[in-house]
Amino acid sequence: MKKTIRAFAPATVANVSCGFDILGFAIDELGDQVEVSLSETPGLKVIKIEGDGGRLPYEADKNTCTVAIQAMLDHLGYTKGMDISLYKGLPLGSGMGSSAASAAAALVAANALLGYPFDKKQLVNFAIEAERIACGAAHADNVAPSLLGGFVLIRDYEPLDVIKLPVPSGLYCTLLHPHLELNTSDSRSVLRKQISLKDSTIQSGNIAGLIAGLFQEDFNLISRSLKDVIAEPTRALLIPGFYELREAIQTIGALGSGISGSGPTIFTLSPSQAIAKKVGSAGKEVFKKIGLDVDVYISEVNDRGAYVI
Ligand SMILES: Nc1ncnc2c1ncn2[C@@H]1O[C@H](COP(=O)(O)OP(=O)(O)O)[C@@H](O)[C@H]1O
Ligand SMILES: N[C@@H](CCOP(=O)(O)O)C(=O)O
Repeated sequence: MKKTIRAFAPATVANVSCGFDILGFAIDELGDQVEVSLSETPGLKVIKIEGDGGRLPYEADKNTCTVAIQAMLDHLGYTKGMDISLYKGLPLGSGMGSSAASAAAALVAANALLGYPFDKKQLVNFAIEAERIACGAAHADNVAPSLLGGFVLIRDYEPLDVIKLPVPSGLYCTLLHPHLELNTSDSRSVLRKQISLKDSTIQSGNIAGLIAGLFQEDFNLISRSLKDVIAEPTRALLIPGFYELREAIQTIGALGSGISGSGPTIFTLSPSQAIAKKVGSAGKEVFKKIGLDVDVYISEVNDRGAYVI
């Protein structure tokens, strides 16, 4: 009998303003599903992709599902074959960790199929290889929260040091996804290669403040810390409506907003569901005025991460 395992992995918000490449959190419900089964034929084969409009690669060395599983199998020295089916729930180039969700779901399914040789934290090592082929940089701030759930800090990359952080209760996120596509590799190419000592000090203060705010469940401190002087100043120029949205929600009571990953999705954190919904309505108006369709998602922080269905 052919054993098949299916897994789900959620969308993620990477960077969270001040944590460029080192912080991310997971979202409820939105995500990708991947089915993996053992095959008699050696090698990894993508046999089906649904929900991508025919745009994603079937080649095993290009799809993030297979690249991630291959990295895991290489580590194990396992040479048998697997067939992979991908059910895309996430839009491409949206800033919601689409390439990462595929890799995370694929790894969780394949790991279960092999009898759990790794825990989810170890799987991050394989998942970043998929991000390397997706955008040219092996960043972990989407794959780690997609696998583990919650807020996740990447304290270091060499070796990877991944730390799960607490999620304050009552925290809600609003995602506004304008119908534009931004490739992560393109949004990385606009980044300044050097930052000033002053900006480094400001960014360090804010990331430390944000993490302290999560531990202390201090919404005011979280709000003061949601600032990005490194990526946002150049990337925001690629996102129509970014500053207009910030202005429109100033008096609603949200904690702060920023670019989700490399954009164009904009995330806002709020201290209640009611405020998160108001942000969604205000955002719809902003994008209507500039003539862009927008999808709105409201979610608590997903503390579970990827799982076998
Ligand atoms: N399973 C996959 N899901 C999404 N993108 C994939 C996948 N496999 C390969 N890719 C490639 O990764 C690139 C998209 O990655 P990226 O720009 O990081 O998007 P996102 O921000 O949505 O994760 C595209 O070139 C796409 O073809
Ligand atoms: N830290 C990365 C995050 C990219 O996120 P994505 O969801 O846009 O792929 C970056 O800022 O480049």
